[in-house]
Amino acid sequence: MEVPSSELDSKAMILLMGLRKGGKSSICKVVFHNMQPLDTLYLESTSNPTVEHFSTLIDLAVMELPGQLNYFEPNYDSERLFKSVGALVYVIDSQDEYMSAITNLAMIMEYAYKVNPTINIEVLIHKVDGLSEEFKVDAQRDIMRRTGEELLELGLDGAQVSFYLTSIFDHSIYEAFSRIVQKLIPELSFLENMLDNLTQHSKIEKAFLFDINSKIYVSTDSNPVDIQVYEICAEFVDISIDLYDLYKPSDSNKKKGIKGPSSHRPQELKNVSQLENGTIIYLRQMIRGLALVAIIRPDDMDMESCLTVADYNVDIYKKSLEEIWKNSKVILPNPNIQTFNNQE
Ligand SMILES: Nc1nc2c(ncn2[C@@H]2O[C@H](COP(=O)(O)OP(=O)(O)OP(=O)(O)O)[C@@H](O)[C@H]2O)c(=O)[nH]1
Repeated sequence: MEVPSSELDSKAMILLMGLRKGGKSSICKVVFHNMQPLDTLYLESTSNPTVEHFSTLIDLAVMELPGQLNYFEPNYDSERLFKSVGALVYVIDSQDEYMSAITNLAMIMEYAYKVNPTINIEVLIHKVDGLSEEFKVDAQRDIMRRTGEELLELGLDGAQVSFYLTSIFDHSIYEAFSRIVQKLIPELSFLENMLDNLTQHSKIEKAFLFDINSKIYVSTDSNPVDIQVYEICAEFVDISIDLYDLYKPSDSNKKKGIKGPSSHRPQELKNVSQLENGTIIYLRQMIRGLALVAIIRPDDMDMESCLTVADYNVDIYKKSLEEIWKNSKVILPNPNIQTFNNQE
């Protein structure tokens, strides 16, 4: 089976692997195509490698390899494939017997490290929605221990592996993919510093740079991530887009030259709201299909002054992003994937 060479030349390739029915296609559909989790029940088994292009701060290609393929048969160009990969994401079904998956993972890792020692190995302990809190922790501990043992046997005990507990039924899959994608962005520490700078000068408690379409965050400030705050911010992205779409001037109005209130609306997506606890949630569209979402705590400052300061500092932040990325090209994604890039 041939993998097109144009796919392999991509700098940031994520390879999604795992045994059959582990949840690979579901993850792709939910994260990159906004499919409702319950609709994944009807997905058919994948029989050929599939690639999704995904343009955000960097250009990504996510390749799903079907569980039943033997990548090590002579006519499969595994060496070229693994050499071009930035992250290998291995999906383990936590609701199933997972020992064979761990053996398969160790075998793939042995090969992957040989041809590409810089590859990031990311393991999703998936479908944890079906496990109790206690069992989740036990399963994680057990999978980590058994993987360690397998790797030790293969002489790979120094290998770095990251584990994530995930499910498509909550935000854990987005949070895991956010961390995986961030490792592939060379400018990450620079981006984090910029957000730290912004938060320190704008009464911002937490800030995320979101990819609007997938709700993966490509950067955040150095304060720890609280998953609940992430969820609120991700939901605010959805609400803001729904509102934006609702008040978009219709094509027929545009043709007729009718000017409603919405025709004065600036192109840039912006939304501000106050939460029950008095904090402000603030969203502004940035470059390349990204949006900054921040939680602002006004303390003793009045809301209006707080927002004026935030607007001013976010303007500077946006200009800096534009400056850094002005020379990087956006590779046009798959036409089936809707992007927000053309709003700018
Ligand atoms: N409970 C639960 N079920 C899930 C989750 N993710 C996927 N599934 C279900 O797992 C089943 C298999 O998912 P697929 O995405 O087809 O698995 P796959 O790894 O792509 O399978 P192949 O294409 O055969 O390699 C589907 O019925 C999904 O609905 C999850 O997070 N939780």
